[in-house]
Amino acid sequence: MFHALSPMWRGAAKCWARALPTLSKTSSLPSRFFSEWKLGKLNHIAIATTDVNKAGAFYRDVLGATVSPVQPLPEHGVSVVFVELQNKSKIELLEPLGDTSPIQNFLSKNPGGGVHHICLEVSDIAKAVAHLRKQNVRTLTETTKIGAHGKPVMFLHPKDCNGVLIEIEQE
Ligand SMILES: C[C@@H](C(=O)O)C(=O)SCCNC(=O)CCNC(=O)[C@H](O)C(C)(C)COP(=O)(O)OP(=O)(O)OC[C@H]1O[C@@H](n2cnc3c(N)ncnc32)[C@H](O)[C@@H]1OP(=O)(O)O
Repeated sequence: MFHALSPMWRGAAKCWARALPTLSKTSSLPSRFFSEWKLGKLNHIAIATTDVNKAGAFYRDVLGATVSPVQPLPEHGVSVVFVELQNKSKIELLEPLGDTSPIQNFLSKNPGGGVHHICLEVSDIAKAVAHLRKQNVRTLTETTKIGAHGKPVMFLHPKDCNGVLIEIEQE
C-alpha cells in the first residue's frame, strides 16, 4: 500500500503506523477509531407525554405527519406512537403503561411532557455495550431488551451522558 505514495507521504504513513498502537492505549484519538463497532444514524427522539393520542393528533393534524397506531409495550412500561419523518428518522411518543413505568418519575417532574431520550443506532450492540461499560458508562439493564422495532436495545444512564438518556439500538 505504501508504494502508491510519494516518499514524503510514505514516511508520514509509516510514522502513523508506528504511533497507532501507543495512541490506542493512551486514548489520544477518539475511541471509536479503534472500536470494533460504529455509531450509526439517529433512529428516533422520544417525547414523554401523558396522552399519546393527543400528542399524535398534534403531529398528524397540525404538522401533517404520518403517525402510527398506538402500540402498547408492557415489557417497557410504555405505550408508543411513531411519527414518521422524511429522512427515515422518527419521533417516538411515549405514555406510561402500568404502575411501574420507567417514565413516570420524569412525567411527575415534567407534567407537561418533554424530550425524554434519543436513540442512536450502532453496528454491533454487544460490542458497543462492552466498550461503553469499560468507559464507565452505566447501562440501565444487565442485558439488552427487544425494543419497539424488534431489535436489541440498551439504555445508558443520563448522568454518564451529559444529562441525556441515550438508547442504543442494533442497526
Ligand atoms: C420501547 C423502547 C424503544 O424505544 O425501543 C422505549 O423507548 S422504552 C422508554 C422507557 N424506558 C426507559 O426509559 C428505560 C430506561 N430508563 C430508566 O431506567 C429510568 O427512567 C432512569 C433513566 C434510570 C431514571 O429513573 P427514575 O426516573 O426512576 O430515577 P430518578 O428520577 O431518580 O432519576 C435519576 C436522575 O436521572 C435524571 N433523569 C431521569 N430521567 C431522565 C431523562 N429521561 N433524561 C435526563 N435525565 C433524566 C433525573 O432527573 C435524576 O437526576 P437528579 O438526581 O439530578 O434529579
